[in-house]
Amino acid sequence: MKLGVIGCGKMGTALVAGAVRAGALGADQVIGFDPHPAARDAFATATGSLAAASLKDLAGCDTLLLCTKPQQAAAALSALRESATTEGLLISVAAGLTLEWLGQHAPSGWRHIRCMPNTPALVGEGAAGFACSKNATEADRQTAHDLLGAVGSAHSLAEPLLDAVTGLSGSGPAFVFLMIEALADGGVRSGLPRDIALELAARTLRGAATMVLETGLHPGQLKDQVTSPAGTTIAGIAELEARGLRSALIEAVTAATRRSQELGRS
Ligand SMILES: NC(=O)C1=CN([C@@H]2O[C@H](COP(=O)(O)OP(=O)(O)OC[C@H]3O[C@@H](n4cnc5c(N)ncnc54)[C@H](O)[C@@H]3O)[C@@H](O)[C@H]2O)C=CC1
Ligand SMILES: O=C(O)[C@@H]1CCC=N1
Repeated sequence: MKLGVIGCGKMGTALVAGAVRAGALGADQVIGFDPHPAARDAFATATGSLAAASLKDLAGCDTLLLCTKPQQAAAALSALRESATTEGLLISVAAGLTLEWLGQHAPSGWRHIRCMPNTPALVGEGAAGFACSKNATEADRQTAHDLLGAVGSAHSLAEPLLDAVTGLSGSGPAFVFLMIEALADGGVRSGLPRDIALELAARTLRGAATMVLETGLHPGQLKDQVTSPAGTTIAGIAELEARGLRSALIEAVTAATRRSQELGRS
């Protein structure tokens, strides 16, 4: 495979750097294109791959990864229509943009995959979903599965579910970063030095998440194991319930899902 990356920003860089680090892609199999020199330099440094100043330099690629913002994708694909001669596979990470939209804007004859990765792909802890166009082949589906699976988990899904993946695991790292920051603030308020509070908060999130994934126990059971009668944990949980933490998280994922649906219509 020769992979061309259109848009060398945060997500394109995280995905390629993670896949190169995992050994799923050779750095020499990838070439990025971005109009901004700073983005090209950061991509080249993080991935070890070439980053070009012209879309024409991606002409030899059989697979393209569209990593612009959704609002920038129409212009990027219009330029691709003018420069692409051969047919290939276009994998888009753009939130909301549907397979139908990709079919209308990409060069004709191309196969499409809509996917939703997340930035933890950079450290091999990604979580992603993807859906394939009708003309995509089994080999295309495998390509997406291998690329995304090299940097975390990858689920082949019915396309309408990708908006929910966007709301949960696509946007979710930001929700969790907010929680880590707030937990650390709580620790600082209770007297801990900032650096120690931040490390304790991040490790607590990671440790709890690993227990859910590795024990197979329901999160409620794991919560009960921490919660002593008349102890400290139940005092904290009562505050979280009173302040609506569960409801806030449910509404956050629902709002992000709705926004992904809106981006697909605009
Ligand atoms: N940041 C995240 O956590 C996630 C982002 N995504 C999706 O990834 C896509 C990119 O998001 P980010 O990386 O956060 O944005 P970003 O702004 O960091 O990267 C976008 C890059 O595209 C470049 N660009 C703009 N127009 C272009 C064109 N015509 N041709 C080539 N490059 C062009 C920009 O210069 C920029 O470097 C979005 O569609 C977003 O929905 C998906 C999952 C997670
Ligand atoms: O905020 C956004 O629109 C992108 C998509 C998922 C994560 N970041």
